[in-house]
Amino acid sequence: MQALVDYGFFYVINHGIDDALMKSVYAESASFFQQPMEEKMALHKNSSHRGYIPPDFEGFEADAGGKGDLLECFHIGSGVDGDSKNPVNQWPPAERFPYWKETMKSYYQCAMGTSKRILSLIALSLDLDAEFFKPDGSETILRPIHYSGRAIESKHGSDHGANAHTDYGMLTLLSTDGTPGLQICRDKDGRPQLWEDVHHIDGALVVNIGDLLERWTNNVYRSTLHRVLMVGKERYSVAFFVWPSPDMMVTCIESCCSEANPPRYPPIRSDEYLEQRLTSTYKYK
Ligand SMILES: O=C(O)CCC(=O)C(=O)O
Ligand SMILES: [Fe+2]
Repeated sequence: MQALVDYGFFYVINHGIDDALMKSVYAESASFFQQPMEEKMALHKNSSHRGYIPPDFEGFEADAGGKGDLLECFHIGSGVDGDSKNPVNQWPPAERFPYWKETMKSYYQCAMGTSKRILSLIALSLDLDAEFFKPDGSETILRPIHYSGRAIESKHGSDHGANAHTDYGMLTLLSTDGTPGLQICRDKDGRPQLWEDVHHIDGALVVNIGDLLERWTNNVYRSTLHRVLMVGKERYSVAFFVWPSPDMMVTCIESCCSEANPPRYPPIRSDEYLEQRLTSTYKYK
């Protein structure tokens, strides 16, 4: 667990996600992103943040000037479509994408199982019950990503595939196609900022802590700044952002505070926290 204190990033092998499923997710993802822009924009992100997000859309780093990212991606949640308890997903037309929905749903389920196992180890490392972190489908998002590898004229002054950011939630599971570009910065306040490449390990997932878990652990486990450079090569990745249930109270974990090291943050409900972060990320237009 030292990696969580030092880096907030680690590799996981034997993660239980089948290689064939992984390949199908990449194949579906590529066939979606290869479409003309009008087709993709027909599924533009809705008010529940599900659907297609084009390159250079105002996103990460709103606090640092609102640069968009040059990546394009697609947000998929869980739940029965149209169920009022679960925001509504958007799906590419089944006539042209007969396997998309089934493939993405299988990956979502598998990645959720893997996340549960990793989170129970993290819970044990914090002297908590193994079931303490309850990853939940309400806010957890599967996000296939595509970096075109071509120069894109940015309206928002963006020069990176993904600008420097930390992930918001509890945990992120990341798979990439092996194309370089991902970098982390261990000390976000250090000047100059030092960026280290995250090397690809075939078949391994890259797992990182998000801001919610950093807050929960009173900054003991780190949510590390990372970015993706445009390396002039097309790149695909698949991120899975894991959240607890919306009504979960995020209150400093006992083993992470003491009289000498009091809680740095007041308790907050998970959904309130997410709302705050989304409001500062996407300017609703
Ligand atoms: O594509 C990648 O390698 C990283 C993407 C990422 O950091 C994110 O989606 O939050
Ligand atoms: Fe990220």
